[in-house]
Amino acid sequence: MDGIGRLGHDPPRGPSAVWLSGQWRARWRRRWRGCARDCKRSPSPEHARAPSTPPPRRSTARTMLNMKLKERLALALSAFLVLFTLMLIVDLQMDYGMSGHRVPLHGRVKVSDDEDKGRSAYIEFRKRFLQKSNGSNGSREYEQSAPSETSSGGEPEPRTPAPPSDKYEDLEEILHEQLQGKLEDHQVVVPPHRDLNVLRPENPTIGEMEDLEPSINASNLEKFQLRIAQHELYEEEEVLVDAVLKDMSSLPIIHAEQKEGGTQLKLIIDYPNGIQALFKPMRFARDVQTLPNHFYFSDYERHNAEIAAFHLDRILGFRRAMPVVGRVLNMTTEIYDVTEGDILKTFFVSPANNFCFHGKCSYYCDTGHAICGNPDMLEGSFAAFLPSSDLAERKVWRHPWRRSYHKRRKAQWELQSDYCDTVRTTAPYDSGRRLLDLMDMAVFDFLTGNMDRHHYETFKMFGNETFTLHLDQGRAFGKAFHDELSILAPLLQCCVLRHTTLRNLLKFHNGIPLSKYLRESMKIDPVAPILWEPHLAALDRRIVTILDAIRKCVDKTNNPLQAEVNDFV
Ligand SMILES: Nc1ncnc2c1ncn2[C@@H]1O[C@H](COP(=O)(O)OP(=O)(O)OP(=O)(O)O)[C@@H](O)[C@H]1O
Ligand SMILES: [Mn+2]
Repeated sequence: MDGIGRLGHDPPRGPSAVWLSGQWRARWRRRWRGCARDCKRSPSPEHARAPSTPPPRRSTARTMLNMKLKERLALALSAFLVLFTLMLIVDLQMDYGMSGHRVPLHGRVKVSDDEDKGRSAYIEFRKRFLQKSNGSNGSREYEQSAPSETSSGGEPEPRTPAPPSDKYEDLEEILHEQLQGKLEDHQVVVPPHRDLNVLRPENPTIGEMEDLEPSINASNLEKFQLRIAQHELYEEEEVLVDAVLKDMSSLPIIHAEQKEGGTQLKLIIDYPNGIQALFKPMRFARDVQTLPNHFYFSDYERHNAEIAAFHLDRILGFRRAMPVVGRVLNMTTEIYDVTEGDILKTFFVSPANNFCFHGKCSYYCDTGHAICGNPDMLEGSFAAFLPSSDLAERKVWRHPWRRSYHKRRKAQWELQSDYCDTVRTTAPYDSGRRLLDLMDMAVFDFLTGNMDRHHYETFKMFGNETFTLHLDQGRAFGKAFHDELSILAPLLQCCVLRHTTLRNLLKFHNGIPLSKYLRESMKIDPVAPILWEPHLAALDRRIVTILDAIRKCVDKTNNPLQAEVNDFV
């Protein structure tokens, strides 16, 4: 991931860099050479010198040496002071995100450096959404201290949340009126007949676009890939989804190979008949959470997050994530015996007599972070492979609300409270479905706690009026007791959402809870249970925060002045 490459841009260390640089270095060399001729021998014992050496020459040399020492000290001190001041300035700039490296938006969005600089929009919406709330559900950045990094004993019991005290009838009313053809121009809730994802004037599949039909002996995955459409990966009742999941979890594995690129280890798994899957290995038990001192970009990937996110994406009605299933592998026969090349050299037997390997990648691919079986059985997630680029090339987009991927620097959206105005006037966010897709993605990521949304991808053949793929959920479901409000920044700053997404959220809030749907859906997975219960409970809690955010947006548009006053007292 390119952002990570920028880590560690620390200022030069120590004064030596300046002391020996440029003209000082040349001067120093000249002086040293001169001194070497004249002074180097001066410390030699007196008796070694020719008795004829005139005393005045010795004293001149000593004076010169003294002068040079003083000069050298003065120079070192001034260089050190200059460097120290520079370091202070650089550090300050980084802390305030003023390093001048703006986050470009596909190289097209011009972000003006307005007076907003230094005033964090994030702090602003934290204030707005956390402290000002007096609704019965109380929107807040929920932070409950976890019992420990892992659960202390046994699996917590599934909990059904108490019926909601606030049913968000004001938001239900907006949906109701929109279905009757009213509130067509609502600024926050985009009605179905204005939403290209609902209208779908055209919705061709990859097969139709490429004029391809699956052959008689085509695999389920091949059929699935040809049925991927302009507006979704698969239809609501698509039977091929379960068929693909079953294939990936049961067919023999005939080849494994490390996937190039990315930061953490992944394998491309081959099954008979050309079927492929992307494998992410299990590293920890379900209840191990993100280490408190880990940034989002140094967190480990969790295989179960990929499985859970696929189910969640489907339940929310997005259908933008490829099917993912869990499976337990025999590392000897299903990886080691069917792979070749450098990865083989990374296999070893651990002191606990478990079979381990670490592969080669830029993060966590070393003996200290090896992936170990028990003793050689290894669980992992298998994501159905996307169509090859020969069949359907993808376009990679930089996410406008991408984080800085730097331990001190901030992204533009964190500094500019009107950042959305810049985005929404820039193609492809200025028309069609794209901006609404990003809002859905923010909802999806906030629910799962995924802060690692640096890029997103679309299928090129469908142009800009197509859905955004939900790829790479490996860093989701890391903190069950913390709700990361900054993930909602796109929604909080743009205040716009699809009617259909709001309808689904309200349906779960006022009806059967989302946690229950997800728990049920994931039961069919071979490595169920997929999620630690506190992560499921977090989903129901986070829905309330999203609904609160939408309510605040609506209130603000209904009464901008009032809201403004209320927001910032
Ligand atoms: N199901 C899939 N089929 C084919 N290719 C995929 C699939 N999922 C992801 N990819 C490709 O592999 C790349 C890396 O995958 P992924 O993002 O999950 O790994 P990662 O190690 O988390 O990467 P990063 O460190 O960049 O976040 C993706 O950008 C995507 O192009
Ligand atoms: Mn990733």
